Amino acid sequence: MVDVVVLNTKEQVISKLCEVIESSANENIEINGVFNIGFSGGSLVSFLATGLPNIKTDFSKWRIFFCDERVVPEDDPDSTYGSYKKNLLDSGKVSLNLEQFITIKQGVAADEAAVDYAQKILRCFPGVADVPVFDMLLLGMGPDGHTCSLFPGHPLLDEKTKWIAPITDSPKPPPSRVTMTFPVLNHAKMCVFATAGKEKADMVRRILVEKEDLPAAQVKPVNGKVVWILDKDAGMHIKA
Ligand SMILES: O=C1O[C@H](COP(=O)(O)O)[C@@H](O)[C@H](O)[C@H]1O
Repeated sequence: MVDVVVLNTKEQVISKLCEVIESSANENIEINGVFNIGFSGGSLVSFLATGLPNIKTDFSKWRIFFCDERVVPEDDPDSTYGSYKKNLLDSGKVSLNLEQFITIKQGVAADEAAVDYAQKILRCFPGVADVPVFDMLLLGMGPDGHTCSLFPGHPLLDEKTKWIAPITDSPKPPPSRVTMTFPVLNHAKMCVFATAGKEKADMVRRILVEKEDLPAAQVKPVNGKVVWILDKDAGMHIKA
């Protein structure tokens, strides 16, 4: 099931995104006592840094994973964890602490980081039979249609068994990354794309109107839903 919401401004996209997060967090905390959420990098960092301080939730029950991460030191500007630390945690506006972030191992190559990260995830989902079911995955969409570090035409699109895969030839720098794979994305309860800006409009059209088989279009959780929250620039080709 795919829901598409087009709003006037980027600020409204951020508000809607955070409203959806708040509702899912509080529902999952009430039922399971924990909220397992995946963050992506890129433009989402500033969206969450702006919006999350305004939501009402018990942040102490959140467990935060990375939908993908760049294999770089945490203090490198390309580190997604480093960006959240700097822009979200260091602001002191949300009561999350570093221990709630499930991060990749430092100082190792992508293949070792991927194995280690998958083991860390497994420890958070004890007894998982098949793949972990995340409550919510916040995804980005690059102008080429990639999501996580799953790029158009890359063999990783066909990964069927690993939850987390290394990639060392990412066409977008930096080349070395780890990423959730489609088996994980497509078992989440909810995947949310929040996208703003006219530079994304053509790709939004190709994915949501033309239904081209690009990576972001392959996010189709078997028992969950996908929500696209767009501003009017990104959603200019979407008919009301
Ligand atoms: O490289 C990446 O790009 C995507 C999209 O980023 P955006 O800035 O175009 O929103 C992001 O979702 C992913 O986490 C990141 O590693």
